Amino acid sequence: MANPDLVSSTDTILTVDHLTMRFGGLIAINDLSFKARRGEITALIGPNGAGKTTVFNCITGFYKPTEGMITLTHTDGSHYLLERLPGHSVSWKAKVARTFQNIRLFSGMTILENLLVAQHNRLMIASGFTIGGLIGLPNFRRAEGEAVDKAKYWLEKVGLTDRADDPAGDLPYGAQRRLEIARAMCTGPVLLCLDEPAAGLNPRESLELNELLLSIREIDKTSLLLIEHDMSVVMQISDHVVVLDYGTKIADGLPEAVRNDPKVIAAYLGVEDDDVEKIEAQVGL
Ligand SMILES: Nc1ncnc2c1ncn2[C@@H]1O[C@H](COP(=O)(O)OP(=O)(O)OP(=O)(O)O)[C@@H](O)[C@H]1O
Repeated sequence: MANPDLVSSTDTILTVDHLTMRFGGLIAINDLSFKARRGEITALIGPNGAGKTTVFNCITGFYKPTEGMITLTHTDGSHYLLERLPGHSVSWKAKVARTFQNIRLFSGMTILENLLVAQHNRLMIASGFTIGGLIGLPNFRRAEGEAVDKAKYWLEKVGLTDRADDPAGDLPYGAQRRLEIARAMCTGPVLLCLDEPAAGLNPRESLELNELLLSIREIDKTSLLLIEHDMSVVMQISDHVVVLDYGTKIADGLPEAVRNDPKVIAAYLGVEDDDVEKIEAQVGL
């Protein structure tokens, strides 16, 4: 895998440039810069409170950063300055989708409805924002058929075809997580941002998640940005890891290099850099 420092701009899908986010006197993100490459899984890791979700909230339009730029680049070369876009345009125009730390499905709707509602924008356009949908305009019928096909594809991919008509809220936790990813993918993103997708999963579900995310990268050609505490997920599937501590980037590189970086170990163990060797010896690393 190439060194992230040598990434050329055409390979870069997301550029975070000198991003700072303050909440009153608290600096949640401090002058953060990193790049995520197209076609890769980039993991954003760090101890609790390091600022990871705040980075996601800035990327996806939930927060307007205090300073800095976030640029998304499509394959045709068009750029989107995400910090300037309203939240809905981040998804609709720039094609960035996300999931949340706490699952946010429409739990009273069926699983299929959750996947169709994610494609609402395209259907509204096909209806001409009129009653065209009700009277069955050809454009709308075609868009509707495509939406159902896409929903079927994702149902199959996340193993929920048999449960398509069940309320989403009835699914076990791990299946709800997969459905949330499927729903985000139904919006047709170029970049999928996942906030702790492995949280609460058992080891088998965690393995299935790894396979799903690798397949989204390989088959669906979608780049991923991942916040994750589960190091088995991070180390097995990430191409590139960025580490935050107290809002500041402390490491950025290949998973193996990051894992062995004393600064990263110190941040996770909550000790000074100089004490890492001593602590490692104590715990038998
Ligand atoms: N809306 C907000 N108002 C005030 N402070 C906030 C807000 N959002 C986040 N913070 C603070 O910013 C810091 C970073 O929080 P953030 O949730 O981004 O960390 P995190 O790395 O995602 O943590 P975790 O791994 O526990 O989810 C924390 O000190 C948090 O309390």
